[in-house]
Amino acid sequence: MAVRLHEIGEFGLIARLKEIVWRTDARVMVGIGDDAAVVTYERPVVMTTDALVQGIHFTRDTMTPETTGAKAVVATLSDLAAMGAVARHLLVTLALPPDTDVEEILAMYRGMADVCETYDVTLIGGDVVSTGGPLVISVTATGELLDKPLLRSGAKPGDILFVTGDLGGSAGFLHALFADRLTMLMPLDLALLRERHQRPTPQFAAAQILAEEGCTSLNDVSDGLASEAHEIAEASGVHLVIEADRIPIPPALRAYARMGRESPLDFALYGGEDYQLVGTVDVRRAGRVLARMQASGVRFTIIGRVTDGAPGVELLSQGIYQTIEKRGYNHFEAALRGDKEIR
Ligand SMILES: Nc1ncnc2c1ncn2[C@@H]1O[C@H](COP(=O)(O)OP(=O)(O)OP(=O)(O)O)[C@@H](O)[C@H]1O
Ligand SMILES: Cc1ncc(C[n+]2csc(CCOP(=O)(O)O)c2C)c(N)n1
Ligand SMILES: [Mg+2]
Ligand SMILES: [Mg+2]
Ligand SMILES: [Mg+2]
Repeated sequence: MAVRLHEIGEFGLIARLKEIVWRTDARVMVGIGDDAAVVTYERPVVMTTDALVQGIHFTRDTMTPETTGAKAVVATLSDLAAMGAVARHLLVTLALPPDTDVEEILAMYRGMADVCETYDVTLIGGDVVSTGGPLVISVTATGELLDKPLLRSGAKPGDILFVTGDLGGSAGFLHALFADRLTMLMPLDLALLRERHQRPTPQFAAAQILAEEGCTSLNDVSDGLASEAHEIAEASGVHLVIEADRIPIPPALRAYARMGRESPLDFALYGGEDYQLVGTVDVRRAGRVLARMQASGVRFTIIGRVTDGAPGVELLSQGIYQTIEKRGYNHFEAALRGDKEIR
């Protein structure tokens, strides 16, 4: 029989959560249990927050409780990576419907604790409230800068444009699920697309190399490559050219897209939730950066270049340039359309 939240109460829950995430951390003077946490840092502190909402970012069909917890942490850590920071601590706020099964919350926390171990991050506090609406997980993270922050604003004409990992797989999984086409996929292709959606990873290894070697701009891909590239173009006041054929798209996504005559490129450009890094590097440093990425086992692909001209993004495909819009996942547009599907 499932134990419901109202049976163990707020304090009972916090005691259970504390057990799951407890770890030693010399920077933590006060962790879970007092009015606030106390930590010690030596360098500039980076702070960021992101939230996941049931029905918008995940459902029982798209995610498990464990992968939901892990992904909530990764979505936030990804922004620390995109600033060139090393991750340190987390605060997690949960808004929970009162009839939530306690075991689901514990599983979510096991997913969070796993990611914390992997990236040497400690969960030092948070808040639990009840809600009449859907479940919400908000994750706030701190990080430390070992060097300068990596901003969206320094791209300059002549730089190369790169992306880490591959793009579009997460959106491809959702599309296949919502179109009821999962069973059409080969088992290994399905496993890869599901992994991209359910278990994204923050790109700290790549970010650390970029922080050391210098990159002129950096952003993480939460809303889709088109949207994130536009953010760099606008912040830097430059024009970007993306070569369509260079965009790294997983073969599993190509296979899926062929079945329904979908464009694999559209998933990469407008899908989102890849949590890869997109940015620019001075062309003279590109070779060295690429070599270091390869030596560290990070997939690093040059997908285009920075030119002068009005801020914007163009796609070069089969010799033809076309302007691409700043389109991607947009919360309020999606809500207005009452989306259950993604584009
Ligand atoms: N409610 C808010 N109050 C103040 N600042 C905000 C708020 N929401 C977002 N911001 C700020 O706006 C900027 C852009 O935030 P945004 O959430 O779009 O970036 P992101 O986290 O990279 O994208 P995503 O949320 O898609 O992962 C950040 O500096 C962020 O701190
Ligand atoms: C059930 C379900 N429907 C749709 C999506 C797609 N989705 C939701 S939010 C988002 C962008 C990133 O969010 P944010 O901008 O808040 O970081 C995307 C691509 C999903 N993951 N689950
Ligand atoms: Mg955000
Ligand atoms: Mg971001
Ligand atoms: Mg974010």
